Amino acid sequence: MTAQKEKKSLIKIENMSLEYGESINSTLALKNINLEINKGEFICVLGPSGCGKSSLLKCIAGYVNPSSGRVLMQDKEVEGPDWHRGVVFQSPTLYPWMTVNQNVEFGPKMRNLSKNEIENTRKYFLEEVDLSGFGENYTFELSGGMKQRVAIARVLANYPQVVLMDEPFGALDALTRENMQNLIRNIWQENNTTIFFITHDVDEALLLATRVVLMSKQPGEILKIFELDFSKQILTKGSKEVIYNEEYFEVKNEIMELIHNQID
Ligand SMILES: Nc1ncnc2c1ncn2[C@@H]1O[C@H](COP(=O)(O)OP(=O)(O)OP(=O)(O)O)[C@@H](O)[C@H]1O
Repeated sequence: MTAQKEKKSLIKIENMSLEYGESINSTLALKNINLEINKGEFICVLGPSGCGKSSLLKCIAGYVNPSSGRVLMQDKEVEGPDWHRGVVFQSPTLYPWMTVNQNVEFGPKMRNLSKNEIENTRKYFLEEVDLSGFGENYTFELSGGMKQRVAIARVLANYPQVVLMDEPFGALDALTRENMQNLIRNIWQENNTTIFFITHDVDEALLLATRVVLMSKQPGEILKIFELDFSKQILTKGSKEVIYNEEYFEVKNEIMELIHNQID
């Protein structure tokens, strides 16, 4: 029998629904969502536009309260945002009046870490995102991909329990996007991070996720969950061998068909 790595539950979403607005003007965005996020997982969420992916992320982050059901983090109900759940958006949210170093140090400083800890954390994560030489630059001096790397380093510098990413590479060109995918996969692997990642791109989901959560059209429900290991295979074999493979095509086609059925 193969030894199974014990799953440690980090976040539990129980019977959660979300309705925006009231009475005739209301929109039911999410319906009866049940999902568990385990430590060390890389979850990617796919689904047609408007199905509630961002709403789901906002509920987990604590930006929005569910209308019914609840989100628990380590058995404690999520009642608002906090740094245990770091969020990376499509447009990097950085302080333009601060240098790269200052942006990454901001969280650790707010948490009153020692000068040494702040410096070590900043150095480590800037190295992780390949920006060690850019610490003294202001963020407006950086390209879109570099800004997003600073945003990732800034979130990671808080050592959040989970990183919530809402289409973080959606605005980047294809090559930068591929580099960023490799970067986030390596960071996930090296730091045993837990990642919840929203994307429109089926390949991106397949190349990163340990589980893909596929959502239905609005009101968003979970249609199907796929357990995958392409991401881990890439770490040993490289992406070409994984992508040009029958198993990969089969899963991709199944997901594409399910999404198209939702749109038709
Ligand atoms: N603040 C809000 N107030 C009212 N309705 C909202 C609000 N935010 C989202 N919605 C609605 O909730 C539904 C789900 O939106 P959401 O942005 O979560 O979907 P999504 O799957 O992330 O969309 P996309 O893939 O296009 O980014 C949509 O019908 C949207 O119009």
